[in-house]
Amino acid sequence: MAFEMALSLKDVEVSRAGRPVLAGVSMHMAPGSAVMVRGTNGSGKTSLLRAVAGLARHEGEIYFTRGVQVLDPAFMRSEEIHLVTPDGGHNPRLTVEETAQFESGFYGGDAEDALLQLGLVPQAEERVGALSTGQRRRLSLLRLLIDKRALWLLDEPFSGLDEEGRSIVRTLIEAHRSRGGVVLIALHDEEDIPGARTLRVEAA
Ligand SMILES: Nc1ncnc2c1ncn2[C@@H]1O[C@H](COP(=O)(O)OP(=O)(O)OP(=O)(O)O)[C@@H](O)[C@H]1O
Repeated sequence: MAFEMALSLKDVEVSRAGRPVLAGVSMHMAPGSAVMVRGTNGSGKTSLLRAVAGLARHEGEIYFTRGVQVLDPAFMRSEEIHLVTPDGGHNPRLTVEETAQFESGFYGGDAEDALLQLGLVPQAEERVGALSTGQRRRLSLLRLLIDKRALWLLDEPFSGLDEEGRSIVRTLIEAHRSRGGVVLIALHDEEDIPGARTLRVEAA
């Protein structure tokens, strides 16, 4: 399966709690492209990802296309976008295995294979609340593996990960791009995604 969706932003301004936090963002992301959103703490990287996901108010245009067809943003946000945040948002009382089964029940996909790819098989019986930061971070990537969506919004995907974990993230991004997927990544300056463009944001 190859994705063909593209993402475009035109003069986007994002607000949090009624206050503009960044402004004047324009870019186009073709199928298979990746962009690293860089900027200082509080410059609006997370806010931009949330605006694309429909979770933060914005002015200007955020639109999704397939060729010349403009796609319904509500459809894209419910069916074709994954927003992955550092905490993952999982139930701390479930085990890793139960979490994987729950997510694959919801999204479909092969939970066992996903745990294997994330290196989480040894933790399968552990409760999410008892995982280390890096293990929880790996678990947050689960939905990328079990539900193939066109557009990934990754908020600091390397935070808390060891070198093996970072390598898993890079491999997932590369594989997604080779399927035509689009990846928008909030990232700090010391981290890098080979072949990705940079979008630098500044607080409004
Ligand atoms: N839930 C919120 N309610 C109100 N203001 C918020 C909220 N979340 C973020 N902000 C404000 O929006 C601005 C941008 O925050 P954001 O989290 O997008 O920055 P960031 O670039 O991702 O920062 P960091 O590098 O620290 O993660 C900050 O001034 C912050 O105080």
